[in-house]
Amino acid sequence: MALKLPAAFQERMRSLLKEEYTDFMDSYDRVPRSGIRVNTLKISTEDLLSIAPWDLRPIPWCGTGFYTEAGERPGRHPYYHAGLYYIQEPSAMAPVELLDVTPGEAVLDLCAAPGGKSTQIAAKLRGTGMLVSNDLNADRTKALAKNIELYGVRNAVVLNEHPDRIAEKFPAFFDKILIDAPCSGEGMFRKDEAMIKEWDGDSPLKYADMQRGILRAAATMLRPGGRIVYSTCTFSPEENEGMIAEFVAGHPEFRVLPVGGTGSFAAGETDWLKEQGSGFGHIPDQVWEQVRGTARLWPHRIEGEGHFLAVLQHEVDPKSAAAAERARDTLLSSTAPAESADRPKGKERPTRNVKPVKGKPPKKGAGNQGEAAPTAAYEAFIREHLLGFVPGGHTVVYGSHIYQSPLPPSLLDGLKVVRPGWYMGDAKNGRFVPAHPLATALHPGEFIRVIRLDSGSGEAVRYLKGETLSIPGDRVECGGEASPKGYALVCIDGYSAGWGKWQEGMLKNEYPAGWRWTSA
Ligand SMILES: C[S@@+](CC[C@H](N)C(=O)[O-])C[C@H]1O[C@@H](n2cnc3c(N)ncnc32)[C@H](O)[C@@H]1O
Repeated sequence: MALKLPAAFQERMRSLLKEEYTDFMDSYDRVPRSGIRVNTLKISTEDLLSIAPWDLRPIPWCGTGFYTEAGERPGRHPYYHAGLYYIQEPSAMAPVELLDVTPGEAVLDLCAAPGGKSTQIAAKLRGTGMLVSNDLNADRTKALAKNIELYGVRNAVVLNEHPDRIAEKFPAFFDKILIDAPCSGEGMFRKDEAMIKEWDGDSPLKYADMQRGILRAAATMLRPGGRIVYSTCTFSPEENEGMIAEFVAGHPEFRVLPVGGTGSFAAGETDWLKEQGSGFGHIPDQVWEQVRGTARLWPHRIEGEGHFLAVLQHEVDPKSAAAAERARDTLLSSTAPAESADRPKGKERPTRNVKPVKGKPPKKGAGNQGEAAPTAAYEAFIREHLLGFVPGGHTVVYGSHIYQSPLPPSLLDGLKVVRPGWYMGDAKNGRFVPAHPLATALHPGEFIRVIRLDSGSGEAVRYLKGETLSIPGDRVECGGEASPKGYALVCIDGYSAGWGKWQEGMLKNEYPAGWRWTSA
């Protein structure tokens, strides 16, 4: 085995896995599997399968997930830049499948960066309801915001907050909450050797402390009858079964939905903790019994890295469900303006295209019923360029930036907001300049001017590299009476990739510098 695993880790795994230990260790000699997950916000699974130039084999636990073979490089294809799929480790696709998200729900992804699972949740919401994606690490929220934008998500808010601070604003609010917890990362050793260096014998208990706090905050934000999925990419029982046992023992209103012990998912391991004297206080036998229903994805049993999953279902008490429903309606109908939605306080300057929100939030009393007054130029652009729909939600203006938010701005008051919603563009000197995320979330039938590039022609890559293209006027598809001159939605094989500005046979490239295709 080429990997140098810490002796203390090997010892723990030997005592956990017993007769399976050798098989487990052999898995370190196998190459980790890679996968892609289809972004059904932009393309159906069937359509992607019909155009993808790779051998794609289904991942058993995710209907939109596919294994890719070694040597295939889906990140180096124009389709990647059109947001048609997310490159994701196969086991990492499992938690959202168990969250059971349905359109219209309010979903919180508490530890979301860089956004693999958030984009998966967004696809399941199909542009309805709302997604709040949060991460405590300011730097990592840049990648999170970029992924939300690349994958054409219209209904997400991106926060950079401590879960306790979000909990103050959103009591009993979310239908579903994902906790993809920070963890000691033991399940990623094969894929990412850097995780090995960060591990020491104290890691499991150190992370267990963080996980405890995150779970506690999540429980207060869940609506009665809602569901929390807790996942880690580590093997240590202290961060997995122990954490769930302790949580359920202290929250009898939750029940562990049994998902382990069938198909690809092995049952939760409770004996090890019991033998070691769990360290989690008194856990009743019936709780340990439930915890057996959590799931482990073992790399020696499946094609994927090590993961743990627990589905925590809140048992409904009809009275509190009705009260929570009323409380949420009240919160959502609040239209008072945000007064102090702070910028993230990360030290690093934001990258050019993934900026924390800037400028002053709207003043009290501005606009309709206290909401931000949308600029006239923005409204005119929407009216004149979008076909067949008007973006929904609350129009939120921060400085020159205009967003459509699924939440009233007052609910974000005082939180560190990276994106209050779908970034539509900037109002500057009476003009409106559409932002890149407006383009990536549009379908060709939704914009008045469309230019189609063929992924195989070379033009698509030249566009993605930022080059100006020569495009004759008869290739500009115009809706209604529109002239070909002006902003055009540039699509690759029919899927939006960004903006261009067409004039007299030339397409001025508006693809953002920070997103460009960089290889030869
Ligand atoms: C396993 S990663 C999340 C991966 C992500 N869910 C995805 O699918 O792309 C865990 C994340 O938790 C964040 N984190 C650490 N402590 C946190 C806390 N107390 N609250 C929220 N996020 C936290 C880390 O910055 C890290 O990005």
